[in-house]
Amino acid sequence: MPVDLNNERPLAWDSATLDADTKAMLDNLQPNILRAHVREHLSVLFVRFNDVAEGRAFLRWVATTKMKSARKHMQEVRDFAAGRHRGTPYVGIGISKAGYRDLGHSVEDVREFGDPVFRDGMKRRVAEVDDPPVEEWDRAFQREIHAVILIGDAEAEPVERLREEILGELPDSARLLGEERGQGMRNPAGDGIEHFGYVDGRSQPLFLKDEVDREPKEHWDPAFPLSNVLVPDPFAPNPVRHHGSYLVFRKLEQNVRAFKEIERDLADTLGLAGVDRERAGAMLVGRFKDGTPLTLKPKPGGGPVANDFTFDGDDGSKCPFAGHVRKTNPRSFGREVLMARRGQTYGERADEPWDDSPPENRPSGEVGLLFMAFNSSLLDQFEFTQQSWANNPGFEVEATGHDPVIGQGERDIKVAFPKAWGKPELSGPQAQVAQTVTMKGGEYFFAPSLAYLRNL
Ligand code: HEM
Repeated sequence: MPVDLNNERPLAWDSATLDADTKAMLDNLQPNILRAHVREHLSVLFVRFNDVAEGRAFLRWVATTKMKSARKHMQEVRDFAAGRHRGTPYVGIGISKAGYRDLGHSVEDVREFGDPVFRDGMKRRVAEVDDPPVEEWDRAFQREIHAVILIGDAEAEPVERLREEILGELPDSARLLGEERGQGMRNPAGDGIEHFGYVDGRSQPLFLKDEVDREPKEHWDPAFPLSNVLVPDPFAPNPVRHHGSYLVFRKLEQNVRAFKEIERDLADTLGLAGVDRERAGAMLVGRFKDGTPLTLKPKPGGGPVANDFTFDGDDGSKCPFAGHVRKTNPRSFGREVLMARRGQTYGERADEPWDDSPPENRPSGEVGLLFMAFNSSLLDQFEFTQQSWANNPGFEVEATGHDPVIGQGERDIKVAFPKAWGKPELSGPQAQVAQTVTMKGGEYFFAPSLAYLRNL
C-alpha cells in the first residue's frame, strides 16, 4: 500500500504493524525532516560540481558512508532518552535545480518536480517575496549553488571531523562556494533562543505519534499529515516508497541594536513601565522573550513554554494581528501552509541576548538566523507565508501592518497598538517599526531520498 501522505493520524514509526511501504519510506528518508535533529553545532557547505560523474560519485559516497535514515535517527533519540548511548551526527543533502542539471538530469526531467518555485530557483523569485536584489547578497549566494551539505551535532568535535572528511573527498572538479556556521544559543531556562533574545523553535508541525503524545492539545492540534513536508522523490528508484522534501535556505541578518531601540521606543511611546515594558517587544513577536504567548498573558512567566493556544477571541487587543507568530501561523486556518522549521542562529557576540543591557551594547550586524524549513510546496508554504502573510499589511485585517520581524517591502501604512493588554483603547497612528532583518542570500533545494543518493 503506497504511503498515505494525507493520513491525519500521526505516524507511529515504531509500531510492529507498520506496513512495508512506510517502513521503506522511513529507511530512505533523510533525518531532520519529520523530527528535528540536534544541530547545536552546524556547518552548512555550499557546493558546485562541474563534472557529472565526479559529482554523482561524491554524493553517493556521502550518502553511503556518512548519512543515516530518518528511522535510524528516531531510534537513536529513543536510545538516548532511555539513558543509553548518544546519537550519531546529522548529515543532510539538498540539491538545487541547477544541481540536478549538473548531475546529468535533463530540462525535461527537472520538470518532474511539481514545485514551480523550485524549478525557478531563489534568484528568480526576488520580486515575488520583495527580497533585496541579488547583487546585494553575500557573494557565495550570488553564484550558482548546486548542493548544500548540512553537518550537525550536539558537540563541536564531530562536526569538525566530518567536515574535514567530507571536504577532503570533494573532487577537484567541484568547488566549495561558501560555508555558514550555525551555533545554538540558550537562555538561562535552557530554551533555544534567537538573536533578539526570544525563545524560538517551540511551535512546529509534529508528524510522529511519540512527539504528539507529549503535547497538551486542548486548543491547538500540533499533529500534521506527512503531506505538509513530504513529496514522492521523482528520481528515486521507487517514488511510492522514496520521498523527499523541499528545503528553503535563507541567511537572515539581524540588526539587534536597532530592534532593541525599537522595543525601548515603543515602550516609551505607550507609556509602559516596569515589567509591562516587556509587552512592547512581545507585540512585535507575539510571544514574550521567555516564549509566553501574548494572546494568553499580559506578562511573561509561568512555567514551560506554552503552545496549546489559538487567537480565537483575540481582536488584536492582546496579540496584534501583525505579531510575527500570529502572521506566520494564524492557527484558526492555514494549517496546510505550516512548514517544519529547522533553522539555526549564526554569529558570535559578547553580550547576553536575553538580559536587559541597553541597545548600545548590542550587535548591529554579522549575527542572525540561518533560516531553514522543509516544505512539500515552496510556493504554497514558504513563499506564501513570506509574500501573502508577512509582507502583506492588510492580511486578516486591513491596515494592521507588515510582520515587524520578517516583513519585506515598503512599510508605508501607519499602524496603532493597544495601550493596555486586552483593552480597546489604541495608541495614535504611528509609522510601522523599521525593518531589522535583512536577507543576505539563499537558495531552494530538494532533500532527496537516500535511495536516490545511494543509486547515483
Ligand atoms: C531572523 C528572522 C526570524 C526571527 C528572529 C524569528 C523569530 C521567531 C520567534 C521568536 C518565534 C516564536 C517561537 C515559536 O513559536 O516557535 C517564531 C516562530 C515562527 N516563525 Fe519566525 N523568525 C524569523 C524568521 C522566520 C521566517 C523567514 C519565517 C517564514 C517565512 C518564519 C516563520 C515562523 C513560524 C511559522 C513560526 C511559528 C508560529 C507558530 O506556529 O505559532 N520565521 N519565529
